Amino acid sequence: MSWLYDRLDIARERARVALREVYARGGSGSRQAMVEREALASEQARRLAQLNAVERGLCFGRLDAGAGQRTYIGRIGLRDEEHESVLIDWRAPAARPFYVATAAYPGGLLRRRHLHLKDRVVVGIDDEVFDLEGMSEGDRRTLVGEAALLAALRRGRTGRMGDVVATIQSEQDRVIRASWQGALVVQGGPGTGKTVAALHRAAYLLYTHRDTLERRGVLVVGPNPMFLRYIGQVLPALGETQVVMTTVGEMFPGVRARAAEAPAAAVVKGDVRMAGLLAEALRGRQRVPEGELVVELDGLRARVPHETCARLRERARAVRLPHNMARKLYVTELLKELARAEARALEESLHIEDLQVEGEPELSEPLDLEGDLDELDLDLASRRLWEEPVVRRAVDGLWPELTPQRFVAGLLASPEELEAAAPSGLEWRELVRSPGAEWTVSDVPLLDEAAELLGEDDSARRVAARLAGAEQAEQELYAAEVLTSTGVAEAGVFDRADVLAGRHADDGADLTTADRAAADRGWAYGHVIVDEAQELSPMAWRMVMRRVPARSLTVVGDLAQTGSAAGARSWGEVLDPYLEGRWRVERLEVNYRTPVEIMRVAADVLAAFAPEQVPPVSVREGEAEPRAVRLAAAGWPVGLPELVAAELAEIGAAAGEGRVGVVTPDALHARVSGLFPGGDLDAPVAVLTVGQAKGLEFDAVVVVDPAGILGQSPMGGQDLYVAVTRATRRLTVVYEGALPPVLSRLNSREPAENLVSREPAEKSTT
Ligand SMILES: Nc1ncnc2c1ncn2[C@@H]1O[C@H](COP(=O)(O)OP(=O)(O)OP(=O)(O)O)[C@@H](O)[C@H]1O
Repeated sequence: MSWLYDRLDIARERARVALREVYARGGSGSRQAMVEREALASEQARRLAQLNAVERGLCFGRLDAGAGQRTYIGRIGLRDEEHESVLIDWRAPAARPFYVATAAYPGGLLRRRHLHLKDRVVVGIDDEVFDLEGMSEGDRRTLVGEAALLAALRRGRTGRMGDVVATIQSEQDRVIRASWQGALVVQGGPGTGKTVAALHRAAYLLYTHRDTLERRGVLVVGPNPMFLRYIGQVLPALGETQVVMTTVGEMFPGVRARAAEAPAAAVVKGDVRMAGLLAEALRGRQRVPEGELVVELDGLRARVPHETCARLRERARAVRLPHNMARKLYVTELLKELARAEARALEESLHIEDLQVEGEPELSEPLDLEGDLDELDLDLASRRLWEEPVVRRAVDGLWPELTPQRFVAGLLASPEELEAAAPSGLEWRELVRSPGAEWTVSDVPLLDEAAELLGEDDSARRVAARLAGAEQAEQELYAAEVLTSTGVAEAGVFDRADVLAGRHADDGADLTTADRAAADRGWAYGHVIVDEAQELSPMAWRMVMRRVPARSLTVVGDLAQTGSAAGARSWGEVLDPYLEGRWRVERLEVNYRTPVEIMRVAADVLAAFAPEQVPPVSVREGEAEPRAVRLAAAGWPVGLPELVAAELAEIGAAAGEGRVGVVTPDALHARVSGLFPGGDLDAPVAVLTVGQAKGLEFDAVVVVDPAGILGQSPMGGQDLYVAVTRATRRLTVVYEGALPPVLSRLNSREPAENLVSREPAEKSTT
């Protein structure tokens, strides 16, 4: 393999030299030249980062066809001095046979070889022979075989997800290379490789549609920050660094929602009718005074009649602009009315006799100060009035300028406003919270919705700026293509290419697409991948869909693992409102993670709580029967550290391999974490709630207090299913009292001597 690494070193050196040359050109010149230089530099820097990221396992496959033809497959493509391809990028069409050839359909291949490298040296080889007859005598002698997939699955876990580029299975390959138009739903049970396939899909799409997706970016939405850390290394290892990863709780710039939400409140906040409630509540903030509007100005009482205020409000609403933008119109009109009212007040305060100057002809006309005001006067008077704090206060009382945070926090703290705005049947009482409460994940879609209603983002400004720019034509062309190719125009979601183009507008070349996109709430991504998508509420979907007007999505999830009471029950229910049938489902049915013995336990749980769902089929046998261990009740969970230490020894953690995951109900998490200080993903032992463990895996899993998990929410059954399917090798369930009947398959053992608390038995509270 050293010759391939030589090519890699040469490519790196070239990229380094090119980057140096770009910078050596200096920073002077026109704006155009600077923009070009930045673009070139960022392209070279990206290339260098990509070349650096593929060091480990650069090449992992070889395809042998007739007449000695050999093709090497690797993480990126490389060429020799003659520009001949020496390594094929795994995403290129020429690499596809590596993933799809089978004994029945070899597609002209004689052999598929998997190569295992360590420090640039081949340390293992697996061969799959498709045509022994076709192979030369010499080649036959070189055959080596152990199924590459099973070897990969047996490896100890590191606490981080790795890529599977060398062993992608053909049903996963279908997912990875599926068309990027419309939405692709990847439905599959635990461990079927949904996440890993989705990440490889991101890399594949960026490779195949680089031009478009580099400008628009790809967004990956995961269930929690822990999960993002877990998968964080996969894309760089595949040579892709230009992807934004986030969670629902972080999708509103400036807010990092972490606080937990009561299930009942999460259901209401996730209900799509919340969009109507917010809109109605905002209308409620556009007020008309009970009687006339009275503003005290230098001893004068300017009075605007109730009907005039009502008329102004209707006119401002009629323009159908977001609240803060319509406010500008409202303020302009109201200030003019106040100017007139001020003139009227002045008129009333003066008596014609007072204005009579001695010796001048007698004034007979009644005063008409208001009638005398022309547009210029009104303008000047408006400006003057706008500087008056009393006027500002009056305007704010009628049509306040609001931030999403202020509006939503105020609304959730006001039972009166909630009641007035809630549609009938919506349990608005669940929403009430104290004014200073922390933001929860379920609040974030509400903030995003509020931002749309308020118009706090700067999309209008960007559209206007772009209209003047030369780039507009190109943007519109792209937008028009998107509109026709996706059918979004017919659906009436975005029917104006210039609006869509405005959403796609670029703001400069000095930041990467990923940087700019991550900071911009109004950014429109080229493709969005949602993992653990079953957890998103309808309101969260509205927020996600705003980020992808072209409706190009990969939706990854398992309806059997829905843990959120506000989550999905069917994909049609989630996607039809946005895609009207332009989505399709691919199913992954083989479980690469959980051995057969553990999956039998999981299947019992699934049958009890979601009998309509079919568990996936495990690909391998395990090394140990899953077990249940009853720990003595007193001081619960005394004995756990010893049990976990024994598990660590079983999986060979002493040799630096393998991880134990301890999964607890929410209520026990703090207490159990205290028993294992410093435990996070990189430590040998991680203590997690079910929500945190979602999507993760460990060599050995210890599920603590299954009854607590079952009872902690209406989706407790699904939570227990998630908990027991995190193990790649060993599963232990520890409980106090009685084992829940749904786990009766597990051999309940009497407490082992070293695990029993010697304290008197009494039931503890968890
Ligand atoms: N083709 C493959 N080759 C090697 N390992 C694989 C392959 N497919 C999946 N795996 C491994 O199987 C495990 C489960 O994959 P992944 O986490 O993507 O599953 P999932 O369907 O997202 O599971 P869950 O629903 O539980 O989150 C991972 O360790 C992954 O690396």
